[in-house]
Amino acid sequence: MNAPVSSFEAVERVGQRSGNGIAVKIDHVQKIFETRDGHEVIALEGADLAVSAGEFVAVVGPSGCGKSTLLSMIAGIENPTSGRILVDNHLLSGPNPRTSVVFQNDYLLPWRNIINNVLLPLEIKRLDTRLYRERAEALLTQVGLAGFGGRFPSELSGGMRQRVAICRAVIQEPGLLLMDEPFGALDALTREQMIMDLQNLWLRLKNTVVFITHGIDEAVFLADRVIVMSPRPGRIDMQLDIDLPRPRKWNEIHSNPGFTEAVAKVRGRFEEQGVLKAG
Ligand SMILES: Nc1ncnc2c1ncn2[C@@H]1O[C@H](COP(=O)(O)OP(=O)(O)OP(=O)(O)O)[C@@H](O)[C@H]1O
Repeated sequence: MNAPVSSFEAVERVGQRSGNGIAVKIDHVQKIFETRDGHEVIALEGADLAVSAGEFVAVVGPSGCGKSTLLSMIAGIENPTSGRILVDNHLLSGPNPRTSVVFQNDYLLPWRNIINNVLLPLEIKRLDTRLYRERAEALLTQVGLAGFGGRFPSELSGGMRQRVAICRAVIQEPGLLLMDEPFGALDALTREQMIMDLQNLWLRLKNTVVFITHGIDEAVFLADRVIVMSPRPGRIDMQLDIDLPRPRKWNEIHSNPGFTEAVAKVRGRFEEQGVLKAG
């Protein structure tokens, strides 16, 4: 259990578990930014990764190693400088309608009530939102926001607003959900509840998730596989299968030897990288 594995071994194993194909393929991707004063910043260098359909992958890495850049490229917002990204076997040339993104900021529209914020992506696609109201309300109920549909973002706490942003991202049941530190701005108690809510939502949706976080415990708790990146220029440095049974319980997981062993392995890798101090 929890042995470091190569990208393609890991995909094969998860594929065997789920019987699914590859949802995201990152093939020798490099990303170079040019700064305003004309310098080049190599954000990512030769990144290779494959994510199986229905797999929950968490990416951890030191600040500035290119995690958000990687996610933006999978979302089709940024283009790789070299290499290829395929989503559902199609080479990306822009944002994919089957992909949703959740950021650290909720980006709710303050003038729309909660239910109309959740329904926004459907309205943009000119779908009849009346047909989706029930689904939107069910989602809000699932994340503990039953009865809040008529409120406005300014009346909600940060954690509640982030729950709304997640409901908005999954209302169309996206094949691929990309999450960039969605709980980074939340207090510890809210974060804990959100982690559990996300797990429960995902167990129902079973879509592909790429989840970026600074929290090693959060990554190991949620993921089927944890990807550890190297300091910039970011590369995929280590991958760890997390074979813990689900549903996982936050208040019990910390005494599970498989969990503590996986957390220690990721921490150990950061110590070897010099990102964390040992002890
Ligand atoms: N638009 C841009 N122009 C120039 N440099 C950029 C741009 N976007 C990102 N970078 C640089 O690329 C590197 C990777 O940035 P990125 O935001 O992907 O890192 P990260 O791992 O998500 O960091 P953090 O964990 O701190 O959020 C950084 O050195 C950053 O300064």
